[in-house]
Amino acid sequence: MSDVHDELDGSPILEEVLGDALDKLKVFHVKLATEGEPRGLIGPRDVGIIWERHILNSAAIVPFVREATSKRQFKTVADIGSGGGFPGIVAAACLPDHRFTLVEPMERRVEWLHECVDEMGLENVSIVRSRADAVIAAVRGSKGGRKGRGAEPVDLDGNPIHVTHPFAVVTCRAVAPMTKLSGWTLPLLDKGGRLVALKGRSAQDEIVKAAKEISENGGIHPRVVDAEVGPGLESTHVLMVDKR
Ligand SMILES: C[S@@+](CC[C@H](N)C(=O)[O-])C[C@H]1O[C@@H](n2cnc3c(N)ncnc32)[C@H](O)[C@@H]1O
Repeated sequence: MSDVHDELDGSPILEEVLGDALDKLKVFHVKLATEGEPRGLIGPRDVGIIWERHILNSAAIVPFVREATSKRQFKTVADIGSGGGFPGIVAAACLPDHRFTLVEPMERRVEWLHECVDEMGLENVSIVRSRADAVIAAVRGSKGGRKGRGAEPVDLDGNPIHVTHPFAVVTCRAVAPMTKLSGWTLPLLDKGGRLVALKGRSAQDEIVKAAKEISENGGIHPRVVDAEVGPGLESTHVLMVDKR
């Protein structure tokens, strides 16, 4: 427990929704409550509502990720623009049998993500300090071999990006509108993979506006579903697109 009171501290909803991940996520919650605001990872008005606004909200994607990988041998997930760890850190704690790659360009956020992974004891997370485009280049290189494809893609520190396969799932929250996000996420997906994006109320409009970009990047069946955050809590919106 931190000194900061959260309206869901001690609520049975946490155990019900987060199950076995709760102990690890309590460590994350304390860290966010004490360091999140001064380090610029959450807003000042979020401090007493971190469980609902950030942790349970991120966990709302978990059933959709699980469903998307249920028939796949390699349960790999790329979280683009992870920031303070939403939804990537939360989903990784909830899905220990999935392998997560968190992609985030900002150095201070990447430092934070490494600290979270260490302090929470997460063993299924890699962190790449990069924008999505360099990871896309790594995935494209891995599919056809590097021959004739130019220099090996590197992260923002100049290190090679060790991504050897397209991903089963790509997740993200609050990174960009679908017109941009389509090109940043869909090329990372394996055939039959799925984008699972947490979105606001404009999700359906975004799909309409980005029809061309979704299709050009191999996306099919764009749709928005209501996702439960927890009993008695307001649901959220998840935008999903399958990869042809
Ligand atoms: C508004 S923040 C959202 C952070 C987190 N997903 C959340 O929901 O709190 C957007 C994040 O996307 C990252 N970002 C911006 N452009 C990106 C790109 N081209 N590729 C990957 N991440 C990017 C930013 O550094 C930032 O951390």
